[in-house]
Amino acid sequence: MGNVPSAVKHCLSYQQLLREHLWIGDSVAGAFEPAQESSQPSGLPEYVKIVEVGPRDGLQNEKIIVPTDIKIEFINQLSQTGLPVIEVTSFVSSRWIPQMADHTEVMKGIRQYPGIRYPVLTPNLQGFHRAVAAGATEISVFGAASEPFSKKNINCAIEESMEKFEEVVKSARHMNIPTRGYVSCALGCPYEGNITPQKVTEVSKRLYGMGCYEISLGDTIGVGTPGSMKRMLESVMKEIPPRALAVHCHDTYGQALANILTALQMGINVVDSAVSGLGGCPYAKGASGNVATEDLIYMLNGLGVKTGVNLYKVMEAGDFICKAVNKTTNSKVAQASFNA
Ligand SMILES: CC(C)(COP(=O)([O-])OP(=O)([O-])OC[C@H]1O[C@@H](n2cnc3c(N)ncnc32)[C@H](O)[C@@H]1OP(=O)([O-])[O-])[C@@H](O)C(=O)NCCC(=O)NCCSC(=O)C[C@@](C)(O)CC(=O)[O-]
Repeated sequence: MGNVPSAVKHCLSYQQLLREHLWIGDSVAGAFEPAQESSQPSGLPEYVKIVEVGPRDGLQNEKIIVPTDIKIEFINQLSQTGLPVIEVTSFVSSRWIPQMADHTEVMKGIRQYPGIRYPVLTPNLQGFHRAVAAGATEISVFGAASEPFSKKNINCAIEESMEKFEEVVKSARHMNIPTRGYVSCALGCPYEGNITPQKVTEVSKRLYGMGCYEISLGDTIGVGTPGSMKRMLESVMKEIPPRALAVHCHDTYGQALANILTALQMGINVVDSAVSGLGGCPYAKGASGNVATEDLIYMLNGLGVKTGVNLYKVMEAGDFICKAVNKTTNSKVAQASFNA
């Protein structure tokens, strides 16, 4: 188990307790380890790809600017958990997002492990060229289904953003660099309120059509419910196959896991999450963090859905970054384990 933090050790002994008291263990213990037999309820995918967005989405919203060496150590720890994708940073204006100003140093400083992908955010060609110069081999463009949000977040209308993204995707394709596309405000907007599934579909289709291999549908302010998630996905899935879709759920109203489960039942098998439930968009005031990676893994383990990710190691990385930024974890699983 290596250098296990004391809180996690506590959690391990709690696990022992659970094993000895099967009446508790039946309902709780199994989810710390992946279920052995394929007992998942029908309709769920066998495997879910987790896209860890903690180092980018998580740290972009922190009040303090996390030192570069801490970010590098955090990402290196995440690389040892089995996570297949770790979003590292964003090549945006440091005037807009000072927390990501060290993007080049972080990108160059991390150890890139074979088999793990390390995408970065790029809003325009300037960011794209800087990302490539820093060694990025996968990028994400980030649009929105809301005009006011697009204006506040990237200072341009949706149409203008699509033109910029097209240039980025085209340049990336020439260099064999895959591009992912985000659609923010897929279930609601901090400025506009309700967003129609048709608008989300329109923007997603545009990004998919220009060559984004995967579209991540973001509930940026965490207002969605399983009902609105279902209605939005039903619309988007008429244009884009579920294998090319991901969900990105913030947990402001405590609906994130329920929303993710709904998406999985509808055929989605890529989910974004952030260790310790870090995160939020600086242009979406009041929005809380992402769904915690620990809580997502716990749920998927309990459902018998494979992720290839080691929950204990993710908890160690979460413990590391929470101590570094001096905050309490938002992960219910980590809280329950640490307080056990
Ligand atoms: C998009 C811009 C740059 C437009 O910003 P702008 O001010 O409109 O850009 P501009 O083209 O007029 O240029 C102004 C200055 O920015 C510079 N600039 C221009 N582009 C870049 C770049 N790529 N990297 C570094 N610098 C750049 C450019 O060089 C110039 O510098 P100056 O001459 O004044 O010194 C700005 O609005 C920006 O940086 N926004 C950041 C938005 C952001 O990062 N938001 C958070 C991520 S999105 C999110 O969290 C949601 C998501 C993805 O997680 C999903 C969800 O939950 O919904």
